[in-house]
Amino acid sequence: MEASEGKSKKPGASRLCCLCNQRRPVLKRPKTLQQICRECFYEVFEEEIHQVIVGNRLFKSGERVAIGASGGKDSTVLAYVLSELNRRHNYGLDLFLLSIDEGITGYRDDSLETVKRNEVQYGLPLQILSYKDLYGWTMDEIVKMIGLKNNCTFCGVFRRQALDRGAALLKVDKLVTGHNADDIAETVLLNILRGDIARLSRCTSITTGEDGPIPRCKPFKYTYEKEIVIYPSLLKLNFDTLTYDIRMLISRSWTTSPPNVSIYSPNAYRGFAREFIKDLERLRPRAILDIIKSGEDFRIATTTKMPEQGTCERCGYISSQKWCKACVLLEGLNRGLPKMGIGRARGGVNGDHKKETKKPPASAAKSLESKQCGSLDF
Ligand SMILES: Nc1ncnc2c1ncn2[C@@H]1O[C@H](COP(=O)(O)OP(=O)(O)OP(=O)(O)O)[C@@H](O)[C@H]1O
Repeated sequence: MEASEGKSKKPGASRLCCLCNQRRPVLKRPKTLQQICRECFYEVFEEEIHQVIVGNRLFKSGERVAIGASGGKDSTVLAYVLSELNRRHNYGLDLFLLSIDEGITGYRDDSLETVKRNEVQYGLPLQILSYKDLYGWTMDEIVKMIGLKNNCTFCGVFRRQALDRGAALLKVDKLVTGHNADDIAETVLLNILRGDIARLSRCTSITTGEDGPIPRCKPFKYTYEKEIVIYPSLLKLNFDTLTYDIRMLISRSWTTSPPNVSIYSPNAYRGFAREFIKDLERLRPRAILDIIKSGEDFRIATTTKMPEQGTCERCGYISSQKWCKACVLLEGLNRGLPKMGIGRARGGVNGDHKKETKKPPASAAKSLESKQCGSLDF
């Protein structure tokens, strides 16, 4: 992933960019701490993503690819970079923007305005699907019923399925998301802290869900969040064409948590992991890549039982239980028993059918129950 390292002429401080040795450096690259110029930053940033795409054979020519577009910095930069690389390297992809409107007033409605501008700026067709249309509930309404505790479980489970449904509607072959290296390192750490081996084993995969309805890819798997924030700021893009949201991000210190965090997410546990990784990164930038590598190199013991994938009897979505998690949560909401799908599901829908269903392995039950705030799965 260190495409730039080989090109380095003079490591350490220099008056000239340590990659081209011609121009004045304008930044210390967060990933390598090299002093480099704007042009070299763009080159290495884009080239590394291109190498990740090519090296992992993420796409085939002619494929239809949906970009999960939340309107935040990661997916906004992903939409731009992917459409640039698609043009430049002739990937032959048909790209689409796919946005899920969770129905969070003052949060998603604002960021969807960014996506609508991207639709015009990048010339990519946009599909928006809302929780209200898909499930009959907005997140505002869900939070009114269940309160702040556990609402991330509803949001994460519904979003995951909504993205799959949107991808099916667009008839795409793949879905890409803007999960970056920091997100992945954080998830590795959280899965270790929670002893969630099933998720640990797949959270570092660059492509997941190949056995499900739509494979998902993460082209930013090795891209640092700080660099995603810097990228649009260095004037290769005309600053006026940048979205307001990215300009706001650039003007903030990137050492603080990113501002695009749901207003309903206290995210305490994930927040600690995030801060811990940021501290490690300050001491040693490679720490992020090393955590990802550790996650990749974990071998799952053959005695660890993995959840068996089947399909939900109610909606047909993939599930390791009789009903998928989204259907269980929805049933709870509609019956006025919102806690039904949270925590241990005794007496819940899958619990009600205990006799008819095969008892899931302990690890499967655990992996369904362990999501508090923020998805530990991609
Ligand atoms: N509402 C949504 N609609 C479409 N895609 C989404 C949505 N929420 C998240 N995603 C996808 O999942 C990725 C990771 O989402 P997460 O909620 O962790 O946000 P993030 O790390 O702040 O990313 P971003 O800056 O793109 O919002 C996003 O980059 C995007 O590709």
